[in-house]
Amino acid sequence: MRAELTRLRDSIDNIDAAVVHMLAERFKCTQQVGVLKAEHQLPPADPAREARQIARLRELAESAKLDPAFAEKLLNFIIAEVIRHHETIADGTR
Ligand SMILES: C=C(O[C@@H]1C=C(C(=O)O)C=C[C@H]1O)C(=O)O
Repeated sequence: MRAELTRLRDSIDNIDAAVVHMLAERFKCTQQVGVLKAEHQLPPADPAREARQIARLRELAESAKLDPAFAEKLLNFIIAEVIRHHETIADGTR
């Protein structure tokens, strides 16, 4: 039982590391989008784009057997942080 638990926890640790690295890459991209938006006086949030992303992610979640409501909550949580960053970038360029 111990060996099995250790094996599973090792995999969980690897997956958590991958999630952190992927999120870091995503935030690098969204920071650049924030700079572009600030330069062109575009609003920090784009609700139409968000609606498309959420619909897409819910479909992906369903086919991956992940709860779509959880996937939506997670994406909304991440997007809220991105919008906060974009507001900070815009404030700095005004
Ligand atoms: C990154 C953008 O800015 C915001 C953040 C988004 C995201 O984190 O995916 C999506 C839409 C916008 O509300 C964007 O407009 O593409």
